[in-house]
Amino acid sequence: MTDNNVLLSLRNIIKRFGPQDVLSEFSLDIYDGEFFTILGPSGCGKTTVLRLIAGFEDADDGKIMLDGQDIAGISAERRPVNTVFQSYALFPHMNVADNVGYGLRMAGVAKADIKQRVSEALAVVELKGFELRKPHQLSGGQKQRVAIARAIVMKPKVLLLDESLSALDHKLRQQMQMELKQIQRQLGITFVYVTHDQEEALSMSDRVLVMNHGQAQQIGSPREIYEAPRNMFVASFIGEINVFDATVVSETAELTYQVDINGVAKTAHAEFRLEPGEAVHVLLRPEDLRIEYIEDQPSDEQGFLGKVLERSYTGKTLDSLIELDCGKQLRSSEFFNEDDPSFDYRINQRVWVSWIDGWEHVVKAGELS
Ligand SMILES: Nc1ncnc2c1ncn2[C@@H]1O[C@H](COP(=O)(O)OP(=O)(O)OP(=O)(O)O)[C@@H](O)[C@H]1O
Repeated sequence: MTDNNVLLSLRNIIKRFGPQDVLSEFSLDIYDGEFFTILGPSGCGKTTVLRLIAGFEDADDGKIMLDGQDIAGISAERRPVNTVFQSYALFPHMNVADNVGYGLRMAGVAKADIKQRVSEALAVVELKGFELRKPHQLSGGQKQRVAIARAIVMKPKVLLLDESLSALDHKLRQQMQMELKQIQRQLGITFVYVTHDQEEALSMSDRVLVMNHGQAQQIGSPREIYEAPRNMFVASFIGEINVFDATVVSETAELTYQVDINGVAKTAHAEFRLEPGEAVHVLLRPEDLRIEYIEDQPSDEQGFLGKVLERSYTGKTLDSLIELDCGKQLRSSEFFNEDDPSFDYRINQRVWVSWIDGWEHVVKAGELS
């Protein structure tokens, strides 16, 4: 990513479909050269944002600026923006080279230049030698690469990708995620990627926008989104999370509070001021819980006794469903170490659950979106 120059700016966008306000006062800045992902559940408005940028839809109000220029009056085909669709949308009767060169031919580029640029684009997506194949002679992953080559050959300022990998199987998808990221770095083009897959968003992006009901919930690096979700929607949409309902007892240091979780006193660090008596959620990722295989509560620690209800081995981790004695269920994920004598696989094994101070994340209760 280059320094933070805003390339694309959406300002107070309003978009209605009939009576439905899909986007209301929606604003967003995307930086030059970044891999930006729009993540959210089905129907939240992700594709609408992409289609507005592409010029396939017009906003009812608001402005879209590209490189400082208002692009409202510029038609889709004249915007320096290309889209890679989930369906690939290749021309079935044209070979790979003709598919990739189509946009250049339409733009009246000279034949020799087309040949050269098609060849360069196919090299980027590692499809040299496939020029004469027809789409039906390609695998899903290869079709996807042709679709990407066809977009990057136009040298757009922004490449829009709409769920572009979702038709691929899991393994190929992971491989293409890596490749997309490499292509983006190599070309330095700004990518705006739309997905409802949180793993994909975290693994590829420089920054992620989490959306719900047409509203931005949080924008940040994958790490910020995962480790410091701003509200309960982001916390629960991104990965698994354990939620403890807690009440603030007192402030023990600057923005550090003693909270009460079901009669257990814990320390919680917040990024905002809290008042005694206030209700909060204390959030812990499954991998941040500390699980000890003991029968009794250690005298020097505040935590929770419980038992293991379910186990699943993922190859990397041993994941457990734990039921605390108070009835609350938690998910934990431990790196697997067969040699650890305290490690116990048994269902119903008694456990002591705690966490290291500071690994928790606090959000205000009631902030569901
Ligand atoms: N052309 C249209 N006419 C009427 N309603 C539409 C139209 N396009 C989208 N919508 C509605 O706007 C809302 C947002 O749709 P959008 O396609 O942007 O969501 P999305 O987040 O991309 O969803 P998905 O992940 O399912 O593709 C949805 O409620 C959808 O039904």
